[in-house]
Amino acid sequence: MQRITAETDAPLFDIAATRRIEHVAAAALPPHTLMQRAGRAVARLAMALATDARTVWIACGPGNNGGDGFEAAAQLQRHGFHPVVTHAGDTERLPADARASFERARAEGVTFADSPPTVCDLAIDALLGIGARRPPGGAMAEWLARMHTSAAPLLSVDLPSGLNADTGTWGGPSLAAPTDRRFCLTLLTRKPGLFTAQGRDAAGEVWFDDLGCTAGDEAPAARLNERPEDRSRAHASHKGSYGDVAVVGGAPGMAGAALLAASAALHAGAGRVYVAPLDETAVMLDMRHPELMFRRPDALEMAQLSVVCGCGGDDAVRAVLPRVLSTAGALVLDADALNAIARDASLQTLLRQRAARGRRTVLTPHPLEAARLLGVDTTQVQADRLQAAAALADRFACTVVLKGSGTVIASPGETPRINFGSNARLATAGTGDVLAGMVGAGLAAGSTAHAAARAAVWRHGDRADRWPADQALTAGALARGTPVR
Ligand SMILES: NC(=O)C1=CN([C@@H]2O[C@H](COP(=O)(O)OP(=O)(O)OC[C@H]3O[C@@H](n4cnc5c(N)ncnc54)[C@H](OP(=O)(O)O)[C@@H]3O)[C@@H](O)[C@H]2O)[C@@H](O)CC1
Ligand SMILES: Nc1ncnc2c1ncn2[C@@H]1O[C@H](COP(=O)(O)OP(=O)(O)O)[C@@H](O)[C@H]1O
Ligand SMILES: [K+]
Repeated sequence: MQRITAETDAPLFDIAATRRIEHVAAAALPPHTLMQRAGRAVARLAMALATDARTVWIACGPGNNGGDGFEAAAQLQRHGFHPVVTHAGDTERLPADARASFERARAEGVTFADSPPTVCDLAIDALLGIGARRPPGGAMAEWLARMHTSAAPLLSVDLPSGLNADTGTWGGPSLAAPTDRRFCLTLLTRKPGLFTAQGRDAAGEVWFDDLGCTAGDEAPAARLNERPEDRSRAHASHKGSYGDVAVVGGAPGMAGAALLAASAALHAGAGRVYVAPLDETAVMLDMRHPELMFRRPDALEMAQLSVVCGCGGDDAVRAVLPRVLSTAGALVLDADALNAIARDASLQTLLRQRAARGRRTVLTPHPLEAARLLGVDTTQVQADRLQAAAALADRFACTVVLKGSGTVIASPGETPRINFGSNARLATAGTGDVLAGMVGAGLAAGSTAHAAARAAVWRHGDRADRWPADQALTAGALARGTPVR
């Protein structure tokens, strides 16, 4: 059994692949083996999470997820706990494995009740797993609401009932309560929906047990984004070895966005960083960052540069985009640059042509920017973040970083990544500009677009995760990588 953290490098399998893996594994084992292993794993984690627990409420559903719950109940009873099972479903219609586990729970003397115990020390959600086909209703919905708001810790079996294992969309009760009492033990495979969209909030801390099975040669739908390699520097290197970044942005009234991206690129190790403001009246100096060099956009030798374009670009960015798209050696497109491209087919053509010329490009849209580029609405993007990121990567033949909880990194021909580390303290203005600058530094150092995006997203999230709880996380401090001013 393994706890998932930002350090975990692991494949994620969707429901269809998980079914195939389960089928192959079950065929090679005596009947009921997998469910017994699943129940034992659930009971083991339950006992570890709530060592002093006595009463454990286990809500079981009509399918094999419920079967895991019955099996866990039998195990807990055997270990001297007091499990109380409520069952949403008809015991006569249980699938064979779940039926066998139901009988084992009964034989162990587990208490079955029509309604949940008034108090419990731990709740276990074994209502629905990968067979969920619609949002839970009736007693299931009532019990889920109770489990998610109760003071007792909640352990979800395989996935939180109501969560779509493929997409992370949530059909369960409000998730307003804090997540630090939520746990999930996912079985056989790790599912992408646990790590993006509402998945992180619904699941809380995620544990994984492979039930002694392997995934064989199934292709994963995605992988968790793992820690990038340390950037050691050869002694015999110089600033030219780490490349030049130019930030093109900062229209009137929005200078800060460009400076944030530039500061982030500088602190991420770029050799030289230029700022090209889209405001003719801009002051060509940043006293806090005297390392930055200021140029007019038309004075930049684009082909030699990793250009970060769009941060605070407003409408002014439209005018520079044809030249940026045609000539930038490597390119990060963010914010208003993405909005301008979404509105203009000729810019979209220039963007697509970059790949054919071997030019590296990364788009860093948040869900609304992604929706504009795809010509859909934000709800449709959020309904399947992996699919939306992959569709954009294919459409524009470049790397796409779809931001938000569980940031997705997709590139043509690569397995998409979902970033685990990071948290909602990043939900503050300017942190996206910081990310764009960090990606720019990676491109300048010579990384592929996919690798630069993955590394920057990981480090950006890691900074947020390590940020001291008593220090404000602002974009400016995030760019410098330290809360100390
Ligand atoms: N078999 C094995 O060896 C192993 C299985 N494993 C475990 O099995 C789980 C998958 O089991 P599963 O396929 O039976 O699906 P499951 O998630 O229990 O739900 C299906 C049932 O729910 C019903 N239903 C669906 N939506 C509903 C709703 N909203 N409200 C109410 N009912 C709803 C649906 O009915 P229907 O939609 O057909 O009306 C059907 O009756 C997996 O996640 C893992 O925990 C592991 O232990 C590994 C070994
Ligand atoms: N709830 C969240 N959990 C994790 N990361 C988040 C969350 N909210 C925002 N972020 C991250 O913060 C950054 C915000 O970027 P963006 O929306 O472009 O903001 P801005 O335009 O103000 O810079 C992105 O990297 C995004 O992934
Ligand atoms: K469940």
